[in-house]
Amino acid sequence: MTETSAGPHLQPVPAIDRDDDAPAVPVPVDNPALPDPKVRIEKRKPVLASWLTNRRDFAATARHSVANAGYATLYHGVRLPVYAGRLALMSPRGACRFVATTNRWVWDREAAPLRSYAVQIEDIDEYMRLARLRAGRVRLRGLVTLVAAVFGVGFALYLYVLAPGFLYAFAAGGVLLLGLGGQQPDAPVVGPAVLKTEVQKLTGSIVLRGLDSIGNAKVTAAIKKGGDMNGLRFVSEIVRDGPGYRADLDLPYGVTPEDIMEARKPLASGLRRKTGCVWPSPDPEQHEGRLVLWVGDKPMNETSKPAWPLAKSGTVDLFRPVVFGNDQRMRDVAVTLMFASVVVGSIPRMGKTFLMRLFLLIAALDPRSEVHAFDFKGTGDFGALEPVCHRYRAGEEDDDIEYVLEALRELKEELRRRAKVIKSLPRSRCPESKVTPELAGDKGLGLHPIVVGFDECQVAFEHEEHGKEIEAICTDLVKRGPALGIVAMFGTQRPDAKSLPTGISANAVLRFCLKVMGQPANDMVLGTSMYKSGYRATMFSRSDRGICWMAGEGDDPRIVASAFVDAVAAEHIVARARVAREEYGNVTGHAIGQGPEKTGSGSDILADVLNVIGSEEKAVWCERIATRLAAAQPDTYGGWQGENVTAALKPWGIKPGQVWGQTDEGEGANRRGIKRADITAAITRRNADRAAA
Ligand SMILES: Nc1ncnc2c1ncn2[C@@H]1O[C@H](COP(=O)(O)OP(=O)(O)OP(=O)(O)O)[C@@H](O)[C@H]1O
Repeated sequence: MTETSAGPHLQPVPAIDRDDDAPAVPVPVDNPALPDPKVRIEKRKPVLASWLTNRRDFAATARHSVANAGYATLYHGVRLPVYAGRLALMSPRGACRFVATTNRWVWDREAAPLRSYAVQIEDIDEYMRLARLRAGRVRLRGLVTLVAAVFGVGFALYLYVLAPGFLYAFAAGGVLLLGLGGQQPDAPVVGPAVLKTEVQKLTGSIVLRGLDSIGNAKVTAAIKKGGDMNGLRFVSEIVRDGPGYRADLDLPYGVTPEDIMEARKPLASGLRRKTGCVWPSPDPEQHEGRLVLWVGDKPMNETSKPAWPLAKSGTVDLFRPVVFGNDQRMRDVAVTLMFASVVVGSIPRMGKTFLMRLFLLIAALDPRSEVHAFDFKGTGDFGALEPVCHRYRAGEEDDDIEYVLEALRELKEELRRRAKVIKSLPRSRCPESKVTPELAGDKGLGLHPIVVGFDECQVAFEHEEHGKEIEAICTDLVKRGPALGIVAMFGTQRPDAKSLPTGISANAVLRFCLKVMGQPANDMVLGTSMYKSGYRATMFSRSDRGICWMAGEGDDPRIVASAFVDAVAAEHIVARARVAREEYGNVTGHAIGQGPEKTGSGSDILADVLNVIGSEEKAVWCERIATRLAAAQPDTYGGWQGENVTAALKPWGIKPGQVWGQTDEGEGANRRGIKRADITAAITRRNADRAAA
């Protein structure tokens, strides 16, 4: 760089713009006449401390103080007899100290060193002055002591004669006071009920120390440089923000908040805090180099969460954001379930099922919605939701999977119906070709929200017979469902490609990742490259239950501690939801004892297939059977492909084989097909079994 002493900075023309042989001609870079952007950002400091203006913070502070006071009263209350005994034991020492102190005071012993000093330096005048002073003091103090003793004894005699009870009370008080005076300074009788460990205040130098310790060369160089620090600077003073401190700073040029987020542990070590207290994040309203460092007083999992706002009252509009948890600063975090598909992943026992159940409870609190809850773990975690579920199943046996399959076939049909309804609506009613709150509220259209939750979804996807069909329908739900008012949610404790098929993991909108063990699981749930960008659910500890990274709501992923709602609380919420649904007229399906209707794979599939295979045909391609079935019974088999036929016949032991036939164009071809004889044999077997039963 070439620089003139007085003028603007001059830089050589970049090589790309000039002839390589020509000498570098400096051109001015900084134009003194370049106008200022005239944008000044002002930030007013709050008039009152935030805990005084925020009702929740005020209540929390008041609750904390009252709770501490109550605890101290109880703690000392039960110890009063012990205190009294120990003070009584110490009272002789207290009495000796009292006599010794009074004696020193009466004889003005505290001025003795001054008098000795005057003698040492042979200052006669000073000594005489001090001696006179002492004589006056001794007279006065002796008199006070004598009067106090006489009055004290007289008062004691008076009480002894007239009210001996009071005398004993005064005597006891006196003994306790003497006991207090007789305590050893390092072993007081009455200790504190609440031990307070001071959390260090966050200061600029501590923040710089923390940043220096993360091992980022640019940050370290900037801090070493001091002064301008290559752009590293605090942009406002460190303030209290909720239960912690907030520091806003610009990082050195080229360093991003993600670089700091990646190094939370060393940063926490440098700040001398637990990792759960340290939360660096970008500021979405500022440039890419702005870091907001929030340092909590306590780790997130030790901070008590506010109660879920919907736990006691309220209903939900699924089209609007609904609070489901809190961030590190215990501010509410909301989620909008409508128009989304949801994936929840974690290792076992981290709170995945609780989170899924929370979302289903949110859905249940919207009286218009239809709730489907499928729990393949089979422990009945969604059992509390039964009174509001349109479809519900817990278990992983074949009949459970078949129930879910039937329910999914219904949903597939529902998707098709909804698409047709939306297509038929005028643009003025349906401008974006998707369900709107107004359309969802129109009972005649049947476009109400449908929320379907699958816990441990890998069980269904891996089912030998029906896995493929379930996966195909679920993928369709994830892709087309959101626009048509259907929200599908998948929870798994094994987030890999088998448990979460790509069609689902790639198309999910909302992603919640509780603790996972490695990068693949992290990125499978949160999305590609999230781990590299610093959004790592591996950093959660085993005690961070219910805490997750949430991606898909807002620009950047954020950390949320989901509200804790156990099974008992869930039952109360469901009872409320049921009442709201009864009023709205939306208690259907499982809630009134009805299950899904049997479709293709039920008892008629064999007869239906036989009906579409002519008696002269030995075998027919699967795709042809599907087309004929769809034409004969569009309501039941509409949209079927060859593989649906294969899957539906598999439970009857019928496998497709290679069948020679002619295409519609008259060309010969070898394709997968079903033999007519296999169908008739299966029907015979079935009828025999039924007769035997
Ligand atoms: N939001 C929460 N806050 C605090 N603790 C929670 C929260 N959610 C769940 N927990 C605790 O975590 C435990 C495990 O929760 P949950 O059963 O949902 O885990 P999971 O991940 O579904 O486990 P698994 O994979 O074994 O089914 C619960 O017993 C509960 O005590």
